Amino acid sequence: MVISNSISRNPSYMRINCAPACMSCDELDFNKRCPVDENAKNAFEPGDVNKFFERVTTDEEFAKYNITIHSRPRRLDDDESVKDGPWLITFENFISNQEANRLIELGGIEGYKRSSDVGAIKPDGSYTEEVHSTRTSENSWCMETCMADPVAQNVVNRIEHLTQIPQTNSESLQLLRYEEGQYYGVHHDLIEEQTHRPPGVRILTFYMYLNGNEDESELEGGGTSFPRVGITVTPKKGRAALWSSVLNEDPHAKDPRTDHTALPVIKGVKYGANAWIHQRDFMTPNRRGCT
Ligand SMILES: O=C(O)CCC(=O)C(=O)O
Ligand SMILES: [Fe+2]
Repeated sequence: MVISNSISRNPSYMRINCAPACMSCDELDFNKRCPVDENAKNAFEPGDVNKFFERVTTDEEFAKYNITIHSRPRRLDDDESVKDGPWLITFENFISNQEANRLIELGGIEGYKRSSDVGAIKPDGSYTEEVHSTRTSENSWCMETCMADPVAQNVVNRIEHLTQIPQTNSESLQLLRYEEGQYYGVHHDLIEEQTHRPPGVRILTFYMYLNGNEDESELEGGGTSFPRVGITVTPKKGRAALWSSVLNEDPHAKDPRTDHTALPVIKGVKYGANAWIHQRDFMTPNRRGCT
């Protein structure tokens, strides 16, 4: 099984890799460079995962997204037929067709490259990027130029408004492209090494489908399947899936039930976008190679 997927490209490459020349050798020691602020606020404290999903799924404002609850924890007053599970919900028309098309275009402008996974930890605390046969898609990151686009900005603002978690807790949008036969094997989005790093772990995945099985792209296959939950979300343009990577009782710890896989594309090309949301600010420490 793959450890987890790659994290946002690290803009501090020069500071770390050219440390002797730049006279910034202190920068090489991860613990000196990247202290964890013990007073920084966590997005989720114990009990907050459930509170978060209860709010999102009952807020009148979000009824326009026709939210489907595919899985949730069992409540005391539930009847026998309700299965206990992690939170996994979907939204319809979270992004418009025009926005989806523009995000696909922005991925092309940034440049799609073969996806990699987080590998070994290097002495400076950064990770090697490893290409695995378990992840054959391509992706690009929506960095500065892409984020200056009003469409990318609006989408990120909308996610922030819905989650009420600052957008600085999120990695740059990752734009994905899968050709026929491409897939991403069973994995989990949480990266355990990040538990004691400044941004903390990924707590939520907000995954957006930029095309789907029912539109002009004639995509077949490419669903996102959660084998432990027994649910497959089918790609539909504008649809978004949201799940928790952490436990309600301990939101720094992995909830293994949200393992998932991107099933192979049978026909056409699949496009999607990931927003990975962390416990604390991600953007600032990422600029210093501290994520
Ligand atoms: O493409 C998908 O359906 C899911 C992708 C995914 O799980 C990931 O990129 O971490
Ligand atoms: Fe994933």
